[in-house]
Amino acid sequence: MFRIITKTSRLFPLKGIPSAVSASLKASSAKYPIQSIPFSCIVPQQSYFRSFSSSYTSLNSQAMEQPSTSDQIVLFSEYEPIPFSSYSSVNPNTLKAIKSEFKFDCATKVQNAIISQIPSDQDFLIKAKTGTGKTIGFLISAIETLLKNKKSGSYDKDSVGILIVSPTRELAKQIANEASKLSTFHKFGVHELVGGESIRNQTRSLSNRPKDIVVGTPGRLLDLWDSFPEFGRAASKTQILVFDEADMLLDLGFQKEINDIVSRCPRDRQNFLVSATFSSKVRQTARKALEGKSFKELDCVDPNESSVVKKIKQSYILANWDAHYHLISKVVASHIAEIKEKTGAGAKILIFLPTTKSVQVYSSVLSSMLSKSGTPLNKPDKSSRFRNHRAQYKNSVKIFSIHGKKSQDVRTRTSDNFRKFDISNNNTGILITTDVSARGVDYPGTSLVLQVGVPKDPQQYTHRVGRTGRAGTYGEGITILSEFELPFIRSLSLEQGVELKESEVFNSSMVSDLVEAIELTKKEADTESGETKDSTTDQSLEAKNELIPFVKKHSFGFERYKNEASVEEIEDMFISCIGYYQSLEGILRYKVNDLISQVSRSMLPFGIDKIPHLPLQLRLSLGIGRPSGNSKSFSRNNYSRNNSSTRYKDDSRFNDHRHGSENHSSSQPRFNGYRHGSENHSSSQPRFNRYGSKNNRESSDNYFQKNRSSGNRDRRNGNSYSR
Ligand SMILES: Nc1ncnc2c1ncn2[C@@H]1O[C@H](COP(=O)(O)OP(=O)(O)OP(=O)(O)O)[C@@H](O)[C@H]1O
Repeated sequence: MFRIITKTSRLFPLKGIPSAVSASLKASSAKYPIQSIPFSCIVPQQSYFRSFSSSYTSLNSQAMEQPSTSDQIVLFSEYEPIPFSSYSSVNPNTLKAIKSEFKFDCATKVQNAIISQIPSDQDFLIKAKTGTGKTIGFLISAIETLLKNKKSGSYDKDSVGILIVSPTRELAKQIANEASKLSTFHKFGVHELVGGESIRNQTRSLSNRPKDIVVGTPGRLLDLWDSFPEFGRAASKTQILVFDEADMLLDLGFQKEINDIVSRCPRDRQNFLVSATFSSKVRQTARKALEGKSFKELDCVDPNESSVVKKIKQSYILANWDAHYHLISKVVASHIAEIKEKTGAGAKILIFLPTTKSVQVYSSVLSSMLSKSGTPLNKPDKSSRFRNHRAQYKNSVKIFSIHGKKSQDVRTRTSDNFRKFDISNNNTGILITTDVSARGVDYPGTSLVLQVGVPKDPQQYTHRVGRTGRAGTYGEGITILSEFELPFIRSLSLEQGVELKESEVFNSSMVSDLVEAIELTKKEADTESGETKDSTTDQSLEAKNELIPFVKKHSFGFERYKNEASVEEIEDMFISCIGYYQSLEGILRYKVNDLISQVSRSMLPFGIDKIPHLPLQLRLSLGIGRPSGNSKSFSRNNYSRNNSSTRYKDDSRFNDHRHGSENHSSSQPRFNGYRHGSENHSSSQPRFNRYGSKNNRESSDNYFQKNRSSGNRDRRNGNSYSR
């Protein structure tokens, strides 16, 4: 195994430069005189740094703790104070593009590790922390091989030079964009072959321009391989094959497609496998998938560290689902205030949710809530003199959302708009998304990643949280958990080395104050619309619970959405989330009762106090059915797992999930009954929503079935029916 680590036996602080940085400088001073190192190499480059100048001293501090051993080269941070211009092995046209198009002066640690291997036609497995510049790293190296092959005549113009496979469309587009910029002076043809876009445009482009660099998602690449012979022939002669986010590609979801692509490429190609996370299982699969070839491993992550950069402050908040909307508003508001104080600018925030349905509901709710919070959210400031000018959007919050059910056109536009979103006028952009945005996607300036519910596995946590703290900038990661999700923290520690602690600010006492404030506000609203005004909601309470004004301010927006939302929407969200958590049973080891009890709380704020009918397939996966015995009336606690499949032969339903008020513990829903028994909710009988109207939704089973069958190869970009 190959490992690059920098030597740090003694540190000699240089005057005026933070000690960690000076140590870093010292380490490379033998090779590169200090005078020749631009200051921009010492601190993170580009605009990311502008807003966070106060934080740069901590940039390299983590390296100080590294032990030194004589046979290792120790690196101090994710940044190497080595100017790109000093790499004689990199083609001048590439260096020119790095300078003029990217405006980078110095390599990051992983880039230095990769460039140090040039020239090489070996296969590489590259592992480095999130947001540390792996993309440009592998592109520089692959371009060198391509140029070498061109020179030696082993590359004919009808071949594909570099074929880059990405698990998601957004990432493929981003890589294609970086590849185009990097090849500005090489005049390479760069193609982007992703699903959801016009095949005709893609084939036209392939016919008209050289196929030096092709970036695509597995499904579309294979479709074109089969349906467009010109591309099929060229791709079969691929010189360099790259799997970005290789662990995700090699994970079950894309196994077949990857094997297919590998088997169609020539054996004597160069391979790159790139990711921030690689499990041993994925390493094995990689070897198998790539015909037993051996890889040179460039592992830039210290085995004692996680793949999350240390600068990202991470914590969790324990809260029930019915508190989510106000809690998220509060977290967002606090973060905006903190960033404003630190930088004078607005913030960029990413919120991850488990499923498409939850993204749809949460983005509508939060849009409505935040837009009523006193700031002209998503709306121009009418008092502005510059009504049609950008300045009118000062202090606003704009909500974006992306999920797999949106058309590719909309996804691309949203992604571009969020990337370019200008925070300099104190505006804040919030992207609410499923895992389609979890891997590789770069939204510079994102300062908070908020995960609502745990991700599908500990690796995914690393990738999600890695959307912040990129290129050396400040970042914070907060995960909102409910009690049944707590076991995830242990898995995260064991598998990713991330020790997640409860948030100091949003601790249990703050969350219970918030819950109390929500209840009091609701009570007050009820009494105002009803008979007598309740004396319990007077000003003395506001003095005791300072969150009441905050909750009141945001509740109006919530109520506004609630009045528009359909019961179907909310119930579908619940069902989709249960489907999501079903697949996490191995990690969370929850009791089905606890899962359903907790997730059903997501419907409470909307006044829905009955558990909707769960699709048969989902119930089978959860292992629940009619308890033994002839009783037709079950308590909620009878959601026991069945070991015997025969129990389902009569298609037993959840007959009655009655949950009497006497049973209410704090972890249980407040409402009285999940009365959802055969008397009301058999599939053949009408169901009634909270408005008392008939619920005409198609049966849940059909609903799930339909959505499942609509999946295709490319939709598996982390966004099948539920994501
Ligand atoms: N040498 C450099 N100097 C400054 N910024 C850089 C440098 N190289 C890359 N960057 C910037 O760092 C950010 C992260 O880069 P990139 O997306 O390649 O990270 P990554 O390691 O692939 O992350 P992930 O694991 O999330 O995919 C990008 O905004 C990129 O432009």
